Amino acid sequence: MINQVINIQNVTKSVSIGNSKQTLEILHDISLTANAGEFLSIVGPSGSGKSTLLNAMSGLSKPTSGQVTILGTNPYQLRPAKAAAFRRDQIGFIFQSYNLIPALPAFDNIVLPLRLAHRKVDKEKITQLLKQINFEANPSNFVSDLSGGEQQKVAIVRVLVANSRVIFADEPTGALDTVSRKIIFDLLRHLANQGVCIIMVTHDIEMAAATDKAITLSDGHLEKVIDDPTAEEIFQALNEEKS
Ligand SMILES: Nc1ncnc2c1ncn2[C@@H]1O[C@H](COP(=O)(O)OP(=O)(O)OP(=O)(O)O)[C@@H](O)[C@H]1O
Repeated sequence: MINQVINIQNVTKSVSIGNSKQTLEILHDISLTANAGEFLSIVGPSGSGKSTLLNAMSGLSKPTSGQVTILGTNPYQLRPAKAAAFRRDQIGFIFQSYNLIPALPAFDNIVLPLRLAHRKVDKEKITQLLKQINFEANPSNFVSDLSGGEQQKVAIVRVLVANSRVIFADEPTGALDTVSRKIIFDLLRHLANQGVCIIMVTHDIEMAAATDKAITLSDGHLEKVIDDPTAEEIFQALNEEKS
């Protein structure tokens, strides 16, 4: 049975320009679906709308029109407290420093969603994951004292221990060195193989080629959906869009 996790239909997003009543549409009529166990990548030139799409489809920023369904729920129809609990319990976000609390130690940031959900904290597992992804700072250091790359690792471990059914990642390895990048990609790949649905924005064509489906965006339009992509196919699709 196909287990659909994400379904977005005819999503558009407009933003207002300056103080005027004028608006600018930055996402145009985007529809796509993703299933349990699928690892999707969203690629496209800078400014093509990747982060805007990820925010709209993950329940963080309501589209101007269109439907968003995550695990059968429209997150924008939930009351704020329910929406927060839905995000906390079902969805993992790996956005650099997204929702990290600077004035709390790294370890406390990682376990905060578990504590809020009254779930067990496996300290040993967290220590092991931090080691596995080469987290070199002290987990008792405040997040505000960590580098961007270390903050990104905190956000990643927080998601890895949360058992989310869907993970949205915006350039999850952008601030990291090559070795850490590979380790983290492999961890995400492993989660997808276990049934988690992963949607990742990336500029890294090689990494996108190792996902199950690459989606190319150009000027806010969904251009291509490439199943089992190769780096050449993605590269070609991105260059076709330029010409
Ligand atoms: N709130 C906003 N107001 C005005 N323009 C915006 C707003 N948010 C995004 N944009 C514009 O919409 C376009 C898409 O932005 P977005 O950040 O989604 O692109 P991106 O593909 O993620 O870019 P990058 O790869 O550089 O992160 C850009 O031209 C951006 O300037």
